[in-house]
Amino acid sequence: MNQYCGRFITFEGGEGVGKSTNIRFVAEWLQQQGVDVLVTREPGGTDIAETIRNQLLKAHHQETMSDMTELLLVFAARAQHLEALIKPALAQGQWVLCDRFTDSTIAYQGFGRGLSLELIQQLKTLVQQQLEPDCTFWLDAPVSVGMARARGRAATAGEAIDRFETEQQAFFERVYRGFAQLAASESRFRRIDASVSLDQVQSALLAALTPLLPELS
Ligand SMILES: Nc1ncnc2c1ncn2[C@@H]1O[C@H](COP(=O)(O)OP(=O)(O)OP(=O)(O)O)[C@@H](O)[C@H]1O
Ligand SMILES: Cc1cn([C@H]2C[C@H](O)[C@@H](COP(=O)(O)O)O2)c(=O)[nH]c1=O
Repeated sequence: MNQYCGRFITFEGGEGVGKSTNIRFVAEWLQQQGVDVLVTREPGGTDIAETIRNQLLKAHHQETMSDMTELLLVFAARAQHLEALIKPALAQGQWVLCDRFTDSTIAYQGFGRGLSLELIQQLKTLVQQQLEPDCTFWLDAPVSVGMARARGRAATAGEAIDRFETEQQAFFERVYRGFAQLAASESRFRRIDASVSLDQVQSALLAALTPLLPELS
């Protein structure tokens, strides 16, 4: 458990697997159990971190964003998010539900871009110190399923595709392997099959969360 009164739960996975949809569902369910919940996301979550997010996701810049710039921007946004929002909320006893966190950096910048996992670990220690999520739900669906859902959502909402979504399938397959490796090595990970219907995913989430409640409380 972390050193604060609140609990820190993260939702991870590839593009379009259902993180935002299910984080809202879990937040509502926890609120019904009387838990004070804060929902946030990475990169982003605060004014400064959202400004960095806009630069990271913007599809067209005048120059190419280097992989190292991308990595450092992700951690700059995280440093601000932790200090300005996450730690104060945990200290007040809120449960923080975060859509992506450092596991996404390991998967995208480490496995996807091929940046040093050792360097990512050093930056993680610098920015997070001892703070780790208490529990991480990995929404696991094949890359093709997530991409089809993301495209469907974008078409319905009239959203433009972002800089990451312009990557090739091979990039997202490497990202997938990153999450799979993390799930195999980190005991805080709970794998949820996200390829099935939304009702089935949400039943699986509650089944995984309910036994954790006394442990997390
Ligand atoms: N289990 C499911 N079955 C079918 N459709 C789903 C399922 N889960 C989510 N969706 C739909 O897929 C789309 C993507 O879901 P959502 O935006 O929650 O994914 P996300 O992981 O947050 O995406 P991104 O990584 O792009 O932010 C939405 O239109 C959502 O309604
Ligand atoms: C935290 C984090 C995120 N990313 C990437 C992953 C996604 O493509 C975007 C965020 O948008 P989404 O709406 O959550 O899909 O950012 C990353 O590359 N590294 C990170 O650490």
